[in-house]
Amino acid sequence: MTTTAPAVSARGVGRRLGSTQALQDVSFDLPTGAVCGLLGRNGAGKTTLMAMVAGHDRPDAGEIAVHGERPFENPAAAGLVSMVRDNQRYPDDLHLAHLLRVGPLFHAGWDADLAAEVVDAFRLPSKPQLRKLSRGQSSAVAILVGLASRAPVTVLDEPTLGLDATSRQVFADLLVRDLAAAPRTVLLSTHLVDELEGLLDHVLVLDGGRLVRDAALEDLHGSASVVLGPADAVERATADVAVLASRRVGGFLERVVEEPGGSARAAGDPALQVRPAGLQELVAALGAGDDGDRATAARPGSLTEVSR
Ligand SMILES: Nc1ncnc2c1ncn2[C@@H]1O[C@H](COP(=O)(O)OP(=O)(O)OP(=O)(O)O)[C@@H](O)[C@H]1O
Repeated sequence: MTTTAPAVSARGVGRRLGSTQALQDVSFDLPTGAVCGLLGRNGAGKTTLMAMVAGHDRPDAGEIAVHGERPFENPAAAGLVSMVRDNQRYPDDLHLAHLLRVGPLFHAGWDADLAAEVVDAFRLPSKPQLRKLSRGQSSAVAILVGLASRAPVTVLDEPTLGLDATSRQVFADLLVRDLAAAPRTVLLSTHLVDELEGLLDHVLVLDGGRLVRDAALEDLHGSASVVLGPADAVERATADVAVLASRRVGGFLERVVEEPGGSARAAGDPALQVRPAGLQELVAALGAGDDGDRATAARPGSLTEVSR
């Protein structure tokens, strides 16, 4: 359940890292209680933004607030956010048992029973030092800390990175069940958009450091369409609508357009296929831009299908 008071607010946030403008003029209000997917291509700025929400870093332009508190170097915000970074480095001799013991010292809401359950569910081994865990096991540790800390805002940076299919399902089940038991706000980044879409209430999409979508998931559904067919017919049919991305194979063209029905002209042309764009397609289109009709390898069920 979400409420109108924002859990996270960003106003004109910018961050330069070396020669890269990692974030630029990012503004949004994340509803309290929402599970928000932070989506976008590699290098879009997701980790940079999450690090600032968690107070690991601060913006060099604009402001960010978590439940009204500035997260960076602010003791009042310390218990509000939990985040384990994707590239978290642990001390050489730190074991899982140590982590389970220190968890409550850092997180007032730490749930030791839940932590033990997460250890079992992911079959996390107790023996090796944390730094020796596999990629997937390290993701499971980040999920463990994220869930067991029960912080009002939980930030999960690619939580399913390296997890096998069973473990990804374990993660989804744990998250849904635990949010029902203890509602809170979750900001999670992922490239597995289709697989995790069912968890999301809200979506933020970054591209090149800029926020290109900020919407409730239900408002995104059906907001864009895919128009597919002979290139000249697709070009005619989409001449008057916003084109997010184009892919061309031979004489065929597939366009993702920002129109629910693909445009009135497309709907009336029997040579064209028109269907709603899925979230993954929409995110990919937002990251692709319409920089020319790029020739591309065809994938099943799309351009190859109509060219037969
Ligand atoms: N310490 C740094 N110094 C210089 N540039 C950096 C630094 N950290 C990140 N960047 C750059 O900032 C941009 C945003 O990086 P970020 O890690 O936030 O992207 P991301 O969306 O999380 O990517 P991915 O999906 O690949 O994890 C990238 O171009 C990255 O190369």
